[in-house]
Amino acid sequence: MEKKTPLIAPSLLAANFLEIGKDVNMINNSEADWLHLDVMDGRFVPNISFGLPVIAAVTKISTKVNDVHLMIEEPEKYAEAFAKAGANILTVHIEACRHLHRNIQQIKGLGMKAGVALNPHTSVSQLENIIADLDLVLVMSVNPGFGGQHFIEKTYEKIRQVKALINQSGSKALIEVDGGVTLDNSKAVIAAGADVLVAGNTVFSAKDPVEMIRALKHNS
Ligand SMILES: O=C(CO)[C@@H](O)[C@H](O)COP(=O)(O)O
Ligand SMILES: [Fe+2]
Repeated sequence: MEKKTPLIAPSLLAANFLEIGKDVNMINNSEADWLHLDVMDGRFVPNISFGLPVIAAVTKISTKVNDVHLMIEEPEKYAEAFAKAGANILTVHIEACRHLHRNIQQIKGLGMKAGVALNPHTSVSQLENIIADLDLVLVMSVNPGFGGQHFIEKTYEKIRQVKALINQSGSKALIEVDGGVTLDNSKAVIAAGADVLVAGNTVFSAKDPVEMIRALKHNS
């Protein structure tokens, strides 16, 4: 089978927040492609992470693509502020958007790539009328809100469904898989159709995070 090299997006949520600059530099000096930044508002998800000032500081030193995953209600209120804070990709949750098409146009109009995230219970068919406009589909493989959870097995089928929709619509969207990705399941996630792997705990709890990023990238 053809070897596919995925893009790797370490999630800063699992970093040591007392030494956040050190961890960003570790990612800068690794084979990671994107830096995944999880924003939680305590409303859309039952947790609060970090917000605009932290992202503005981190993107000043990040040399990777800054991939911001918004787990917030009313993302349209903050899209411009995230663009100014240095987001290169802005992903909103379909479950949080009443006017998704408008939200996507807004993100692109601000000069960012636009992504849509699906919670585990959300069906892929909901993307049918928006897929052609997307740069990224983020498939949640855990319920959003926390790092360190177990990968939901049904996600493999969901990735295949998203891939089929992309192929049939002629969309150029990439598929990013987020939650519980490990060295053990990453091969199967890629084989199902993922282009980008988010990894939080797998990277930051590794003895050698740089080596773990390399291993995830070349494991397919
Ligand atoms: O969006 C989220 C969680 O809601 C993720 O990006 C996690 O931060 C991934 O962490 P791990 O599951 O890889 O530890
Ligand atoms: Fe995320």
